[in-house]
Amino acid sequence: MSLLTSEDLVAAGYEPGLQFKTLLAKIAEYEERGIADPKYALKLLKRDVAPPPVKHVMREKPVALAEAISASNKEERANVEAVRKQMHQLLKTPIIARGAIMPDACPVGCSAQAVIPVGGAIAVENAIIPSAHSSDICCSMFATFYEERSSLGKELDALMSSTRFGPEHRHLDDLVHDPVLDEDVWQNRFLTGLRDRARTQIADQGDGNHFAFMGEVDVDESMVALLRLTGHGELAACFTLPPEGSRRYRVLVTHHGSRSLGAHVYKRGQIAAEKHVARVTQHIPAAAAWLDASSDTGRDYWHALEYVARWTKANHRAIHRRFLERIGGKAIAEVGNEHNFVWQRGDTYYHGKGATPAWKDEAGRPQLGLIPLNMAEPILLVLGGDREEFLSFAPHGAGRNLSRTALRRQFPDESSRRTAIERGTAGLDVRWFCGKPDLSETPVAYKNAAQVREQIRHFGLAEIVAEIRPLGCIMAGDSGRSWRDREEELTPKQKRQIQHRAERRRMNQELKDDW
Ligand SMILES: Nc1nc2c(ncn2[C@@H]2O[C@H](COP(=O)(O)O)[C@@H](O)[C@H]2O)c(=O)[nH]1
Ligand SMILES: [Mn+2]
Repeated sequence: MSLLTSEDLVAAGYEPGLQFKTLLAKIAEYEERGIADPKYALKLLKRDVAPPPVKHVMREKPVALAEAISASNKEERANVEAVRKQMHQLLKTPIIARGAIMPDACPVGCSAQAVIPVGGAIAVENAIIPSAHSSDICCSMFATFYEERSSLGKELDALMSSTRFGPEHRHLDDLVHDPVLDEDVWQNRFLTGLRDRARTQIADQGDGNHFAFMGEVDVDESMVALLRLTGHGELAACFTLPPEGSRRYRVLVTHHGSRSLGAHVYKRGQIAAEKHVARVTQHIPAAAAWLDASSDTGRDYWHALEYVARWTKANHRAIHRRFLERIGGKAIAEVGNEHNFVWQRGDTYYHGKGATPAWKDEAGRPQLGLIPLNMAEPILLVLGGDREEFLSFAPHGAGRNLSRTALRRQFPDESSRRTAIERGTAGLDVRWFCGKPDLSETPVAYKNAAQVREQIRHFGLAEIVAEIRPLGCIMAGDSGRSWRDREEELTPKQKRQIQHRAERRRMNQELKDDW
């Protein structure tokens, strides 16, 4: 019998494979030297041939989760319980330091392990988890304050022609150029080949709950004073008020992400992350796969993310610029923030999937953010509360308590749906770009706005500076059936078949990619 068996070697951390040949030669050498004690032989072996580094595995227990959310009925309790369960799975990932959930948290509707829920945030040490910023990288808010130029109806007409909603991209005869497309970034492995996608989707907003909201705000001396007091003197100076009075401004607020540019960057990032964890870990769920931020691949991914952020902001600005040109208006002030993203602070990468950054910026100022609630509620302009225990995030909206399918079940027939839509949009000029209204994007689909606001106050997540009251908005609406709806309507067998095909495509893609 051999001094050490292959089972002993595996138990000692050596991996079966080519290295075993070297190990067996060493063991034979020890035997020739008369060594008969297996323990001693193993000690010598570890000295002579170092075993590969220990592979990371998921932790037994999750790290701390801070919950800035409360539930007041059965539905909400079930919602929080599902969110908590998803976060606990994710928080077992070895590189995650802490997690938090916001008042708008809602579970994601898929059964995969360790998927971050909407309204979830995590602090990650020196690594980026693509899945934790989601495929809609840089989904963000952007507001322009301007002086009213025309009736609401006419301004909304102008807005309709300044942007576009729906799947795909702008018509190729009607593209909008922006200098962000001319940046020298297209050699980055995560961006290469994507310029055409970026080019055809400038001034384009996509579908789902992306929107162009038109509202109004009364800016008064106390708001201006608060902005000055918190270091936002530059923004305060944009507003000129009559003596001891307030001035009303119109505000255009857009909400969208990085369209197919971001979706492709995410897909590539996810493949690279899964490859990385396959090398250095065991049994890490795909949704928790990460890139080492200090590796070449990690740095390239980070640079790609930063570009996607610039592209998305340019996209918002292009829509606002085109709108102001059409109405002959001028931007008085601008504010914006991402809510699906990764932010670096020191060596820690803060990931938010539906979370508004609410920490102090480099100048020590609480950051400004925009929190929408639903199309009939004001959009909140807030100053970050910098609550460290909640990773210094605030919510990014009201969030859903019910999935789209569950909502449809509550309004099963055409007439109850129509009534709910009419009630939810009464007094507002709401335009559905693709033609048909979409119940799942009206106020009834979202959590109670007053309760979300109360939780923002209760947990000290942000301070409200101003409320941008709703006048009207444009959304994609129902363009037939979206991929999300289709997915929800599939049978388990169809879902398995699709998953299987996707997996095969992913494997083929992986074989082609040479990261
Ligand atoms: N002001 C409006 N707010 C809306 C509308 N539709 C949705 N929402 C809110 O936005 C957030 C953002 O959701 P996200 O996860 O897609 O980023 C959502 O939670 C709602 O509270 C609208 O038409 N107008
Ligand atoms: Mn969003």
